[in-house]
Amino acid sequence: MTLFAEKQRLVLKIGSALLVDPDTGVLRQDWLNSLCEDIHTFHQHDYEIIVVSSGAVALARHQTNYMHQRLKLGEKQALASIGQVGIANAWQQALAQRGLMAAQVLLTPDDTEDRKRHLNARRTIDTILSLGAVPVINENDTLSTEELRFGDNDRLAARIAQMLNAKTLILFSDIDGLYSADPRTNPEAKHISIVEHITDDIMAAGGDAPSAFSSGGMRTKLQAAQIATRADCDMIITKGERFHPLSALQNGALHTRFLAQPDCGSARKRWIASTLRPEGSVSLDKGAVDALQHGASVLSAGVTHIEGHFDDGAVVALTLSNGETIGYGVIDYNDEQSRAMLGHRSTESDDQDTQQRHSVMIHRNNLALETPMKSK
Ligand SMILES: Nc1ncnc2c1ncn2[C@@H]1O[C@H](COP(=O)(O)OP(=O)(O)O)[C@@H](O)[C@H]1O
Ligand SMILES: N[C@@H](CCC(=O)OP(=O)(O)O)C(=O)O
Repeated sequence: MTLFAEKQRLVLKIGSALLVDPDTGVLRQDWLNSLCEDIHTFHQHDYEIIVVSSGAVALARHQTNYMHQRLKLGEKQALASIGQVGIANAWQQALAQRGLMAAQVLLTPDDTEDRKRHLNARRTIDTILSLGAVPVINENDTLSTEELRFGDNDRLAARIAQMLNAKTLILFSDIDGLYSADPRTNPEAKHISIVEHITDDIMAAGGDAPSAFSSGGMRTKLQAAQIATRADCDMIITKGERFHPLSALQNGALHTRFLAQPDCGSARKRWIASTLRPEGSVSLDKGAVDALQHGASVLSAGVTHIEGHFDDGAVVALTLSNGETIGYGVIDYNDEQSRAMLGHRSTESDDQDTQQRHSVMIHRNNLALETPMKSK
């Protein structure tokens, strides 16, 4: 066990094209059995394994004769509900052959993006792990609408890795890592084995999902890498097609490793920083941006505009006048109260303490700024 430090929490994300043969639409049960043998071996070495498995829609395409059509939302939801039964069944059988229990968990973005629900999901999955079972997680696609869905399991897996303080997230994909460009369209593309920092150039290498069988593509994998590495979790992309893909990786199979960034603040701040769905936005003036760089809170006096409808406690984006996002924060007021506060300064009140409290819209403990924040 050399590639991963011993006894760690690993999140494995399995793409649709691995679990379901893209040509025939049939589930690759033998391959899954081989992966579950690997999972069993790792279990015996005290690793905790969490699986994020795609494949519900891909599997149901074959069952319902929708092999290559573009799906409408309602069809996607219905196919997900049909396919998910087969996916769960396949995992349950393959794990049971090795004496392991499968525990199905279906999540919507609310379960990771709302702090209370996030903590609730964490407790449940922690308990599943403590019972020795393997959580098999997917998006609850049947109940997710276009606006309220992850749409890809790459970012879902990264949010899970962050939620559970995993040390490594492995994306088993149809490609052996990140290249300088999409190798399917650019023969000159070069493999990148280690990414120390996710720069703009690295982000630019991502493209769209290549087939009807996949929904992520490289772009969502890079977004996942941002979330995971900020949560002090390494992320690896490797090809999963071969049998025993986890042992193959352990034995040196080609991959890209994105290195964990250990200094990104508390778990709460990292959760805020990686929000996938801010409920509104707060535009700041230059004075406020300067103050934030020196560790201040967001005061109503420095806010020029509020967008969106949200409750107090929502995560909102912090933006410049040109709309550029410079971070996120948990706001203390709902959108109506926030709008009413714009331009109010603490010195307008006799009771400075009360007014000061009222004028703090987002406390510095609830702020996560881009690191390093570009100087504006
Ligand atoms: N820079 C890149 N490096 C590697 N693959 C890329 C890149 N840009 C786009 N891709 C495409 O992303 C695909 C992987 O995404 P996807 O098929 O959605 O995987 P999965 O089903 O595992 O989620 C690759 O097959 C490749 O065609
Ligand atoms: N949740 C969807 C899969 C979404 C997804 O990310 O697919 P993929 O890009 O193949 O990993 C399903 O189970 O069909």
